[in-house]
Amino acid sequence: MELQKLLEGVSYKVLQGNLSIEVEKIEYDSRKVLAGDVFVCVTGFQVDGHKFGAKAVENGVVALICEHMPEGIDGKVPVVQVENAREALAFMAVNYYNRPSEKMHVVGVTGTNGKTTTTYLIKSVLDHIGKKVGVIGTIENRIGDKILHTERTTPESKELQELLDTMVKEDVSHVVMEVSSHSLDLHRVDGISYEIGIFTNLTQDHLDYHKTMENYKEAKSKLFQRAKKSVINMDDAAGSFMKDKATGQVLSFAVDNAADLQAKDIEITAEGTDFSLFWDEKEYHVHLSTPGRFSVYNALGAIGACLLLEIPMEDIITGLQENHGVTGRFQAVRSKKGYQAVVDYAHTPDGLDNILKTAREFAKGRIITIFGCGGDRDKTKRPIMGEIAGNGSDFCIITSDNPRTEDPLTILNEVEVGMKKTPCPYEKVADRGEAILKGAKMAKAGDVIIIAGKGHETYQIFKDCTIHFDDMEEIRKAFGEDCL
Ligand SMILES: CC(=O)N[C@H]1[C@@H](OP(=O)(O)OP(=O)(O)OC[C@H]2O[C@@H](n3ccc(=O)[nH]c3=O)[C@H](O)[C@@H]2O)O[C@H](CO)[C@@H](O)[C@@H]1O[C@H](C)C(=O)N[C@@H](C)C(=O)N[C@H](CCC(=O)O)C(=O)O
Ligand SMILES: Nc1ncnc2c1ncn2[C@@H]1O[C@H](COP(=O)(O)OP(=O)(O)OP(=O)(O)O)[C@@H](O)[C@H]1O
Ligand SMILES: N[C@H](CCC[C@H](N)C(=O)O)C(=O)O
Ligand SMILES: [Mg+2]
Repeated sequence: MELQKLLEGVSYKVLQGNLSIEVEKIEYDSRKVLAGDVFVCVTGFQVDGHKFGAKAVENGVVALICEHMPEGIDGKVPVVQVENAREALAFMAVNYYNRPSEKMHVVGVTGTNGKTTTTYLIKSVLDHIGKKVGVIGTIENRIGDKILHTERTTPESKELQELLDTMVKEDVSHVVMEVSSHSLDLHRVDGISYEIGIFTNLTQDHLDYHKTMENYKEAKSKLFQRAKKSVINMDDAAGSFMKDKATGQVLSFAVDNAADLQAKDIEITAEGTDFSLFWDEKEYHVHLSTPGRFSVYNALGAIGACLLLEIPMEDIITGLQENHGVTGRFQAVRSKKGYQAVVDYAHTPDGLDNILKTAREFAKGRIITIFGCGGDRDKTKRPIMGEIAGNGSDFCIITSDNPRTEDPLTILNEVEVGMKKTPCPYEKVADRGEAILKGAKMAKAGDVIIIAGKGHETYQIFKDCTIHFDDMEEIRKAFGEDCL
């Protein structure tokens, strides 16, 4: 594509050279450049991509996009200056792939918790009415039945546009994607045409990145400034803020407050949730296979989006019932001895609180909670989660999540600070496998063992290595022959 065409819609200044040249493709990592590419120099948190400009030119790139002139490039290739390289990268990728999001119905879901779950609920409804669906999110990316591995909840703009383009080529009609706050702040989703944006909730997480809840809230709100239509949770404290930011039509949902879409008479069992749904002066009955009040909120967001996609309510309700849960979200494992474990991805204070309250609604015996907190992530949530776990459980085992570059024991001790404020008895067992075995050994009939934080993850990340680790495998192993 011609460089000038690639830059359509981007504000820029030419520092040197002529833009009437052909470029093969866009690259923002100097380690991956090939001859003929245009290299975008991104100012990173770890390193400054401008440092690699000269190396990229040596390796054959034909032009550079930068925020300031990199060293050693004088007179060599055309250099274009932009204010924000990540933003330019996104719009260049949109141009390169010929605006794929405009060729499909794209639904974006943002919020601290419930994004993955909501996307899969919508997928179930779309599957039910026979649509070919694309999914982009934490667990995996999907093109119809094809599963693609992913490392990030919301990919970098270039990979994202490439994926959307593949979806167009493979006849996907609807895309449901998680839109993380990082992606909104770092321009990964710039230029995507969202038909619908959904707001699930806003509670503490990612303060390592956003620093304040105010910044975190602002980042999330960008989705509603762009989406043509928005579906907003009015029971959340930030709901009105998101509604005010929304520039298009808003469909609101709630349980406690007045809203367009309302749930009442919620009944929770170990097997699922039932509720009455009120919409357009009519009442419907909805059954979900996941227990918990929070599941009702995820369903309401999904129902709202499906209504805006003009899917009849009867199909929506049947489609939701066809969803039998999401990997690593409230996944139950039962023992013949009358106790059960629940593997869940709760990794935020609010997520953990919800899951423990849900378990309390149906547990006949004790709640034994096994959990930890990830390294290199928001440290301030550690004692808060310790306190929540202590208050919601009868016994806790504090263990490792993904320690990443941190010392596992230091993380355990930081969680313990909150746990100590509660009367809950607990132990610290750094090895997650041992912790799960210990929890299983102490369970008696009626008890519920909550294994929180890693859900679908099949790995554990340490300073020097990443190992295979799967909570579901571990608990099945721990239950042994008694596992149902
Ligand atoms: C905080 C954050 O999001 N960081 C992202 C950011 O990294 P960075 O700024 O530190 O990158 P850097 O290493 O300094 O490099 C700067 C630039 O130099 C380039 N480079 C670097 C080295 C080199 O030799 N040559 C070279 O060209 C890099 O390709 C990059 O373009 O830009 C990188 C390139 O796009 C991302 O990979 C990286 O995601 C990191 C790995 C990450 O872990 N992100 C997490 C926190 C994240 O995004 N999480 C959310 C989940 C939220 C949720 O689910 O709740 C997500 O959407 O996944
Ligand atoms: N609506 C909700 N409100 C509060 N907690 C929820 C809600 N939905 C799910 N949870 C809890 O949060 C966990 C993660 O859910 P889910 O994966 O759907 O969220 P997510 O927003 O995609 O998370 P991530 O930011 O890691 O991608 C669940 O396992 C559950 O414990
Ligand atoms: N998307 C979240 C997931 C956290 C999951 C938890 N297992 C951890 O590793 O901290 C994050 O990257 O902060
Ligand atoms: Mg997710």
